[in-house]
Amino acid sequence: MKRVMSIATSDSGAGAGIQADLKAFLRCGVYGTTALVAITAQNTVGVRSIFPFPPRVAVDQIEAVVEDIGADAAKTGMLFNAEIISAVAGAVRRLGIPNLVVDPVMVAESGAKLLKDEAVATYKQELFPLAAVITPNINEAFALLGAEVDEGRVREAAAELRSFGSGAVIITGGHTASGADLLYDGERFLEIEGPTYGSENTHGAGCTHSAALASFLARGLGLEEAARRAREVASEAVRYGLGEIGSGAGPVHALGAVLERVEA
Ligand SMILES: Nc1ncnc2c1ncn2[C@@H]1O[C@H](COP(=O)(O)OP(=O)(O)OP(=O)(O)O)[C@@H](O)[C@H]1O
Ligand SMILES: Cc1ncc(CO)c(N)n1
Repeated sequence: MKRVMSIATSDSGAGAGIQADLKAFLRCGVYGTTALVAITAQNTVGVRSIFPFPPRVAVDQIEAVVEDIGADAAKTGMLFNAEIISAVAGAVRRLGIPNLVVDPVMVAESGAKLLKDEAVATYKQELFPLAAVITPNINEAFALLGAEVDEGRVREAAAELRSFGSGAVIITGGHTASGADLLYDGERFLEIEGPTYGSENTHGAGCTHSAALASFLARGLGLEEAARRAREVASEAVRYGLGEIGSGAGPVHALGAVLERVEA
């Protein structure tokens, strides 16, 4: 069984973050491990508080897991501050973790800020160069570039983001008119299309997507096929999103379709 690590933050409501990643790993048939860098007190309505751990806590977990269990891929989620990003980058580089997917989480579905402003530069300088692929949504893509969101310039944004050194860029389409994810690998632009569901229950869609992408890369798929499969897993999780859980945007349900088949 392939092993994939989530380096990310806890969401107490379990819709996003580390908890979403573990569900996505299970859905994608890989063994998921975790390095927790911070804790949020969070539900479907909002984020009450954020408690980051000292960077060494993240590094210790990454080392402990890699030295014994190993990692065929990893994804990063909410890393919160520059010190944590830098420490994670150091550990990933030192340990030679392959197939790194960086999801540069900045803002929660509920609007809460999940990244300190000064940490953007550290992402670009230290973590993006180690990534096989980075997966900002459209708002994060333009925020990383210090620009206003402009759907007409999404290809330019992808190309500019790739210049920081990642192998590829996927700008996810959950908040765009087309709903397609845009993949740029340095040679060509590819629109990853699929159904768009009217569901409000999208809390954790981005986490599910990046965790699925890392899983499919670990399983040996090429980037294009992994990106297609990751969109399928994320959009299926939105389709089965759990409106009855909490009073805000409900959590996605990565195992919804699978359980329906089992129960049938
Ligand atoms: N309504 C939807 N229908 C189908 N697929 C969706 C929908 N919303 C998001 N997705 C898919 O889910 C994945 C994550 O996209 P999105 O742009 O929403 O990420 P995000 O904003 O980082 O997510 P989050 O809500 O966790 O912050 C993408 O593959 C996207 O195409
Ligand atoms: C812990 C955590 N990670 C990521 C997101 C982005 O959805 C969130 N809301 N919470």
